Amino acid sequence: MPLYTANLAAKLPHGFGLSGRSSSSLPNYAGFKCSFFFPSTHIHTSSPNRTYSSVSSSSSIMEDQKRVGPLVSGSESLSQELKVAVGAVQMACFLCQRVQSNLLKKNAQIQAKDDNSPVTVADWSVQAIISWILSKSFGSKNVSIVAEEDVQTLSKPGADRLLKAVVETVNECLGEAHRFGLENPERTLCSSEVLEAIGRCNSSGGSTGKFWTLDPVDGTLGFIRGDQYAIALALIEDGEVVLGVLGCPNYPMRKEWLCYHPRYHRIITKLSAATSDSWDKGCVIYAQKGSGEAWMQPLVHETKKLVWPNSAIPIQVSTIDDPALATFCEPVEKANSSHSFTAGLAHSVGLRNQPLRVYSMVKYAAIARGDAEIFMKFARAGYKEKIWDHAAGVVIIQEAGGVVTDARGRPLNFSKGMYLEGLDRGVIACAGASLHDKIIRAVDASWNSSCL
Ligand SMILES: Nc1ncnc2c1ncn2[C@@H]1O[C@H](COP(=O)(O)O)[C@@H](OP(=O)(O)O)[C@H]1O
Ligand SMILES: [Mg+2]
Repeated sequence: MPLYTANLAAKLPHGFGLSGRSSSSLPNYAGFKCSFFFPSTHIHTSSPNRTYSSVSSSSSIMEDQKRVGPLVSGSESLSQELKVAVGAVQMACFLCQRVQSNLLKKNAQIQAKDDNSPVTVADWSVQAIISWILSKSFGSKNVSIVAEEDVQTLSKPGADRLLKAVVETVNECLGEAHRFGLENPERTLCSSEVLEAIGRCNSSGGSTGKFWTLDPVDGTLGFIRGDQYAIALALIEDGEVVLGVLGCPNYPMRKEWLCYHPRYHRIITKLSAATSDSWDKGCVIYAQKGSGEAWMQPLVHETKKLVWPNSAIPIQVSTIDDPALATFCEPVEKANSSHSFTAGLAHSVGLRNQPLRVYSMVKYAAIARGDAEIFMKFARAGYKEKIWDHAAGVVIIQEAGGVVTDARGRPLNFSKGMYLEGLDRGVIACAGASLHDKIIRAVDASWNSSCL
């Protein structure tokens, strides 16, 4: 089985990198009580595109709940799901930051999966903690998860050290669950419980009922290079994505911090662990379908607690609709999307800015936040996109005011199992309908002459 090392991986070529408290308790699910806290103050912030209004320091819990967003849209149970999901993703970001800094410092080994893509302790550990939290919060009988990792590699003879590392990472992290509005387990989990939590995520999805979809570490290549990656969790109900949470541990809250060169990013990561002093390094973005709102909150760093709404601010897509002023995002890896085809499209619609090449679903986050206007992905013929690589990003962009379709302009179909079956040519996400229309027409005009 091929192995990557963090340092070797870091030497591979790069694209551009981005570079008086009140408490409220949720019902007790299967003996697991989830508590959330509502603070009485909010951050006042502004962005180049919009100014956020200030909120009185004595606002009531009701007002605080409004600021959280999802609670205003009606479904109490969905709000609980969103809060647990955000807490779980916050905790996963914390886990990934620890593992990433150890990877970069210790020249650690990284496994390769059967398709030769890399996977680390973080992938299995995140899948284990999120599966465990969802099951404990809502009852394992009620939770069905479609996720990227399986337990085979971890269960093989000879994988003892790897499994031990995963179990340790999971327990270290779950031991801090209370900081994320969740309860710690009563005792440490043993290997078989961790394997069970990972293995439970084997649902096949489909068109009816409710299931979660999880990419524990999306953009694993970005992760092992010390660059961008995301934790993506979405809830799908009767084929529709109803809730999405994207944890982006290396995507700062402040836009002016975006342009780290990947190499600089790696150095910073090596030098400084994430602390409360760098609270604005990394964010969690979330939205609930039909709310017309998408939200972003900073990561909860060491020693801090997730206190709702955790300085959440609303985000919106960019208002730019002139292609000459727009920026498009695409995968860093040419193997994952044709850079030459998107360059041709960009030229034909009058895009002038250099593409922003970013690993993972951070591209969806960038569109939702208004940091770029277009995301295009055209995989090679025969590649089947997985639902966990898109679901959370799609609902977040839509609620932030954007449009996401395949290249024929049709909605992505999350009701056919683990793949986005019937996807026509590629994925196109835009800040607005006018840019979207131009790109769709450009794809039609140039598709037959392309080599895709
Ligand atoms: N040949 C291929 N074509 C298109 N996408 C691919 C691919 N191989 C892997 N991917 C997907 O692209 C994701 C990374 O996205 P990006 O290229 O935008 O950074 C991978 O997620 P993982 O890193 O979770 O495996 C994987 O799901
Ligand atoms: Mg992925």
